[in-house]
Amino acid sequence: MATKPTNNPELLKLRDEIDGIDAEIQRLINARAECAQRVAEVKLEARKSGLEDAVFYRPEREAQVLQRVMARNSGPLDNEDMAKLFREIMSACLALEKPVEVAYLGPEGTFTQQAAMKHFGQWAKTKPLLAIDEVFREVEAGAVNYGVVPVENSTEGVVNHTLDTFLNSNLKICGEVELRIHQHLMIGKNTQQKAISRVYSHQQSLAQCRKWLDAHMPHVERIAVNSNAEAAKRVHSEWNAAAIAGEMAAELYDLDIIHQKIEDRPDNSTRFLIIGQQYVQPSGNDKTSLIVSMRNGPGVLFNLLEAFSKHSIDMTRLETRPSPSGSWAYVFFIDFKGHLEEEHVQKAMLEVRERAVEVKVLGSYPMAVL
Ligand SMILES: C=C(O[C@@H]1C=C(C(=O)O)C=C[C@H]1O)C(=O)O
Repeated sequence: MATKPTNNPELLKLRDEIDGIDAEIQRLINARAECAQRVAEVKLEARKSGLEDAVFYRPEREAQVLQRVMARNSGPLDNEDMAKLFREIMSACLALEKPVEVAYLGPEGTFTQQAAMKHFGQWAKTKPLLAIDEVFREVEAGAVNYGVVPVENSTEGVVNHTLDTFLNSNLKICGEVELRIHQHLMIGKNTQQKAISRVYSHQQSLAQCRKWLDAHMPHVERIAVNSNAEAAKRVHSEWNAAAIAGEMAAELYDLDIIHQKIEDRPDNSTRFLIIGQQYVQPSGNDKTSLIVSMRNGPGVLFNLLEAFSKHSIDMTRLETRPSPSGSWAYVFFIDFKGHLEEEHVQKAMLEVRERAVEVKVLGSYPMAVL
């Protein structure tokens, strides 16, 4: 149905007002972009005179910008939506300096791709790779600036492969991203719904939807594949199968979502790490990650934890993994709030180093803002 051009004077007046505001927003965004271009010149100048490296992407500065946007926001748009808009403005501004290149655990359409876009914005140049260690290698070789890998899920726990890869890598953690994970059941255009005899997904996603599958598809075979995107790709060409994956995969492979949000826990979320070669300055709201090896013996873990508690350090995660040295020895992956440049953190670190056999700092980085 064709709509008639409006002649409602109130509406026309409001649209005039919006046009004026849009022109002003556009002028201001370009003024901001010009500033970012000048920032790039200053950074390149500093590099020429040997003062510092020209690091274009500054995670701590971006985190501060987003935090300020949220703190001063008075609505009616909510804080998160407003910060998302600024995320994209910054991404476009940074691309004028130099587009950031990011490898992620692919293929295209995975939640990791979604996490990469959430963290770096739409202007980042992204490259899917098929294994976590390939993402590490690509960043180590300098072929891309950063990598994005999953590290833990609130329902299914830690991604061991990511933690283990850090044991033999010199890469730093430069940031973290948290993503609400919504799993959807999807089918292809030729799928006959009544004939569905198997459902494909990544093993973690199948586990996150276990109860829903038990209740709604108890007799359907569950087949674990390498990624959700791979599951979606298969379903695209099979008439008797469904996939569990995210929205991006459904869009990419042109599938129809027949049941939304089938994850068993409504707060299901995954944390991803940004890995790179960069030392990140304090943002004021940071986290630090370490790998600590201890000698086996009574009270060892207590001793380690006591060093943190003595300096009132808020530990956010402790994971135990078998040590690469074998023989039932373990290493601890520890995350805590604070930056290595803060005094109380330095004091605690001195004590941890005294008590541990080896301490490897994976980095201090801004806590996820969005
Ligand atoms: C403009 C800068 O460079 C980049 C772009 C930013 C922005 O658009 O606000 C912020 C940090 C950097 O990633 C800067 O370092 O201030």
